[in-house]
Amino acid sequence: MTTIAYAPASIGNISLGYDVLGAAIEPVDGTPLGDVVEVQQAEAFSLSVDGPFAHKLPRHENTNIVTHCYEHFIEAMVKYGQPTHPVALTLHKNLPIGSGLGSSASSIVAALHALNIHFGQPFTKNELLHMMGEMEGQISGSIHYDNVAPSYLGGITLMTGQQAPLTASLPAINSWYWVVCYSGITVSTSQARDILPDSVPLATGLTFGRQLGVFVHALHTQDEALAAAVMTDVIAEPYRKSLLPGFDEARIHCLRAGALAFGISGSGPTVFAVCQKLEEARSMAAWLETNYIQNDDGFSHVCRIPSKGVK
Ligand SMILES: Nc1ncnc2c1ncn2[C@@H]1O[C@H](COP(=O)(O)OP(=O)(O)OP(=O)(O)O)[C@@H](O)[C@H]1O
Ligand SMILES: N[C@@H](CCO)C(=O)O
Repeated sequence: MTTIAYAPASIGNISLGYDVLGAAIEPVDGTPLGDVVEVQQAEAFSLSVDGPFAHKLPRHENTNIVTHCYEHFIEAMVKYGQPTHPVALTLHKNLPIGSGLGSSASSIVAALHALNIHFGQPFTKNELLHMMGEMEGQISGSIHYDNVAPSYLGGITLMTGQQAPLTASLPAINSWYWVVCYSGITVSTSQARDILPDSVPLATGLTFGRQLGVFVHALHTQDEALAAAVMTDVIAEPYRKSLLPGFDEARIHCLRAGALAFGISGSGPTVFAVCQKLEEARSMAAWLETNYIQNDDGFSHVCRIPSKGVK
């Protein structure tokens, strides 16, 4: 029997919640925007990789995070005295690497979820999320859950900083459209983290805390204007936008064209714009496709936030 898992792309940070806030995304036209992992019982472990971005991954299976997920999962099974067997894994790599769409997170979530189902669900959601965070930390240099959590659980997730529950789900504003545009260049998450300062001025910390608190309140009261008003990035964007050709022009255009908010998705280069109307979102996606994309790998999509994550 084959177990197949699809894990959606995600927007880390959502501008105002560096490392603590993330949202799953799903194109409105039904295009799959997420990685898929298949698991089958086998005589020996193997990993095969295909899909539009497979060629961008290191060749050897030992360097793929999906292999590390398998090793980590089996170690945990052995630790808890659970029976194991080798598996054949297939990764369909649909998300570009270093895109800001939570590409490694999507592979990690699809792999660990599929393995958990295949082995009869030995781990709880919270236990699996811990594993997902550790795997993400191996790649980006420090543990952050703002891509793995929404990709796994769906919706908008806030990291609690507690062991359990690791995350809290926030109500989304369901009428919003989220335009995402990947420019086609690669930005390494660990490098985009390294360029940030070790500390921020007190005033910046106060703005960060106020915005995050107000945003959570606005989502709970469904106050769209208030939620959008605090979606600005005082932590990462001032440093990271220099890595993103055309970022300022794209922001100016989208805000003039009616976007409620505009920012960097995760560590970039993908940008996102929040719109109230589908037609507005479609024309913004078309403008970004013409003006923000740098090469043939780029794309844009009009998305919603799905209430469910991995499936
Ligand atoms: N299955 C995988 N998916 C994505 N990256 C992988 C995978 N396996 C190994 N890697 C490696 O992990 C690194 C991922 O880099 P990085 O964290 O910058 O990208 P990302 O996870 O795609 O970022 P983002 O969250 O911005 O989409 C690359 O060096 C890539 O080769
Ligand atoms: N919170 C992470 C997301 C990476 O996609 C960062 O901004 O580095």
